[in-house]
Amino acid sequence: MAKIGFIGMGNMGYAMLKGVLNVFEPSDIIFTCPDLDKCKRISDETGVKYAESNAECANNAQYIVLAVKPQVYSAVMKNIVNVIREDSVVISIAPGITIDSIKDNLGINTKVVRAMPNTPALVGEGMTGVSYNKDEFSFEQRDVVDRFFNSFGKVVYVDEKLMDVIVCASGSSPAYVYMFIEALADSAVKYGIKRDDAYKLVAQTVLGSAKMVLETNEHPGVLKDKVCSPGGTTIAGVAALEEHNFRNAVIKATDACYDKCHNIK
Ligand SMILES: NC(=O)c1ccc[n+]([C@@H]2O[C@H](COP(=O)([O-])OP(=O)(O)OC[C@H]3O[C@@H](n4cnc5c(N)ncnc54)[C@H](O)[C@@H]3O)[C@@H](O)[C@H]2O)c1
Ligand code: PRO
Repeated sequence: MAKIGFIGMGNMGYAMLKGVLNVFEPSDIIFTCPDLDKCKRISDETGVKYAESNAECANNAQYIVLAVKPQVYSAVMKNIVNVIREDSVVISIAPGITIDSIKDNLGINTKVVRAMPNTPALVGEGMTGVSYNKDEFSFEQRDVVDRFFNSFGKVVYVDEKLMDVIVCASGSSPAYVYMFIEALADSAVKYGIKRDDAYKLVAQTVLGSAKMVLETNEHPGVLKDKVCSPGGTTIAGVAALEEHNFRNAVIKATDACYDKCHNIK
């Protein structure tokens, strides 16, 4: 039996699959999605077998990853409820879907991990918030869950009540970072830099700045101050960002994202 079964093979399912393959053998994994041509393509590319239905996938895996949109959760849970076993572990990555609501559908004793990964998992630089009731899990199950998420990036374990904040901080925020990169690159193009060079300049700057925060342990404000020469170019740009409410715009984005976690239709 495969250890890990992915139900859904879209942006997030595929990103996780690529990471997981660094740690688990293709024979330890199975996946499915409704598009069987896509299943075949991904199977040919990765060597991972696919199942032709959600029930077949869940029946052939111990760790069942629900990588589908919240809107189809109810249907998918109906598909798999009869093949959930005592040793099954369900890993859910949807915003707004609680551990209790999954247990309500799949059985009160079902072991459920709630997680919020992000798409940089595709390049092994993901960030995932994970929550589950450790008392319900064996040592081996905890170890597999840990290896699973660590295979595509970094992990923080949080109380379930904070999962909506994780959606805002790292699940959705790559989109804002890409918007920032696109905007900064556009402005470089405006002043004559070639488009390809612009993305390289800006993306490497975002990568390097992120590494500075992670590796120097200095406060982001201190790192910012070290870029700002008195009377210089950077503080002029910082003042313009403040004038246009840059920080407040980001906080408002989080407010909208947080609200949406409680109102997904
Ligand atoms: N994309 C992200 O950045 C991201 C980050 C964290 C969490 N998530 C969550 O991950 C989940 C998947 O998101 P995504 O971006 O990969 O979506 P997606 O639309 O790219 O992929 C969804 C996959 O589910 C499949 N699917 C649809 N209906 C199905 C069904 N009835 N049974 C089985 N498979 C079905 C689709 O064919 C597709 O392969 C969502 O709950 C999303 O909120 C996404
Ligand atoms: N993408 C999913 C969404 O937009 C969840 C976090 C990232 O709903």
